[in-house]
Amino acid sequence: MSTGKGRERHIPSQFNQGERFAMKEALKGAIQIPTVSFSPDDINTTALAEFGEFIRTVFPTIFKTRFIQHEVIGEYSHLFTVQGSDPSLQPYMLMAHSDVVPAPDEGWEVPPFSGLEHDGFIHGRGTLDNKNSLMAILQALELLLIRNYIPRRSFFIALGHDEEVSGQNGAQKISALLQARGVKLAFIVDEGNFILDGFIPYLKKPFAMIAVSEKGGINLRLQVNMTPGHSSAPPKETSIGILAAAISRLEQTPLPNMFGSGPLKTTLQELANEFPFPANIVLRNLWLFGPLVSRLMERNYITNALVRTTMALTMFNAGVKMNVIPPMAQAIINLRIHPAQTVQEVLELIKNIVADDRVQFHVLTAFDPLPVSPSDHQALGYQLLRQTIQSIFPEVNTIAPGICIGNTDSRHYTNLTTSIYRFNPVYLHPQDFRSIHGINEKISVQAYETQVKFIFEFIQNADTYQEPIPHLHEL
Ligand SMILES: CCCCCCCC/C=C\CCCCCCCC(=O)N[C@@H](Cc1ccccc1)C(=O)O
Ligand SMILES: [Zn+2]
Ligand SMILES: [Zn+2]
Repeated sequence: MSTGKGRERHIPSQFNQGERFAMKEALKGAIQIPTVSFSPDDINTTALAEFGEFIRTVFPTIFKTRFIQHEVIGEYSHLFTVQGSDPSLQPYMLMAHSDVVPAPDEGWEVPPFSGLEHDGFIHGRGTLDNKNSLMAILQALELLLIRNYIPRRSFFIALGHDEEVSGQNGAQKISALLQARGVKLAFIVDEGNFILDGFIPYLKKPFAMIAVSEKGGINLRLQVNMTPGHSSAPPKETSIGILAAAISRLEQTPLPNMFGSGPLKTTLQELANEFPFPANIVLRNLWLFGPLVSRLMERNYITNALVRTTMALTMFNAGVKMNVIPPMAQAIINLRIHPAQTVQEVLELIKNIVADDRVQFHVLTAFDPLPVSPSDHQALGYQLLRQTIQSIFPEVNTIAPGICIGNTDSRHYTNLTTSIYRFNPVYLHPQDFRSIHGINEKISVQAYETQVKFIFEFIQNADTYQEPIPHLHEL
């Protein structure tokens, strides 16, 4: 509660049995609503509308608090404006999204929209990406309000409904609305990186990676048109063969390793002390061992994604009948652009590798990598995340800036702030990483409670944070 003198009563992040039961039941309820996005034109509007009703029921205090304004944007996204008691403090924004990628039943241990609790885990699509964050943000705020907490610093909660298919009707519209209102944000916290455990050989301890940038992206259609004909007298080359050869050349020719440019070097330097000898010496001396480390990173498909622009062939279509030479073959390639490259540079590289004029290129969507957000001592959002990680996860020794290899709705908000941080306060192991957009996505009840605690503390820390006093030579 605000005392009006700039000093706040700190409310401990302790929840009683009833609250703990209610918070896990609320997450289960959220998972059971199949808010699936298939494409920008094919989203489950019935489920999204139901989800809007659901959050009203589960978090009644938020919706009746006089200093909180709730707006529905783009029909299914939600924007909450929490008016703080001190207008001199610049507001910030917490983000999450309510839509999920499709999850056919095959391969799942329990049905993906059951929200079943089993062995201490809540199972289902969205438990890590990203209903956990959405529910934890609202849950933490609800619990603070129940304890009569009045925030000092204003903040927004932006909950997109189409993140998995571009964010054009959710995040983009919220961003435009806030811009029209003249809002400037101190920082944003969105989904993205995690507390990573077991991703790097020889690194036995978990570390928190706060993404200060995210990769760019291109969806590229490759197309070959040839004259159709009778399959009994085939030409030497067909559209399918030409396209397949082009794709194969691309798969065999990885784009350049960009190790050394971008935030990754800082990530590794900050991690150096966590490694045993001699890896610690290697990482402390990247000026010498950079080439070795860069080659080691290429060997694993996740760390490889940190050092270069990746290409994934995601769709391939050709042929109309079994005995007809196909007139056309098409493929879609999904590229994720390293922060040190641009869309134009990557397109040039791709065209040079394909080196066949019969292959046409159509850029379907493209955006450059996101700017790098500050992570220095003056960077409020970064330092607040650091402070809260240290208090909620005291066992985590290293907190390092990094990049997010996936894309998030936060990329639509660069007009409002230069400080965007992508971080989920949740442990992630390699098998959990595979479950995101894969099968058997789940979160432990304890991890979810900790996520609520984290946000509960974070909101309070944002109200009491004291900026470090600059050193004399900085004045
Ligand atoms: C030395 C350090 C090793 C680090 C290992 C890195 C481990 C990576 C850990 C977590 C990454 C998870 C990425 C989660 C991103 C989730 C966002 C998402 O799913 N986005 C989609 C949707 C989308 C959005 C905007 C445009 C296109 C697609 C996506 O990226 O496909
Ligand atoms: Zn997501
Ligand atoms: Zn996702």
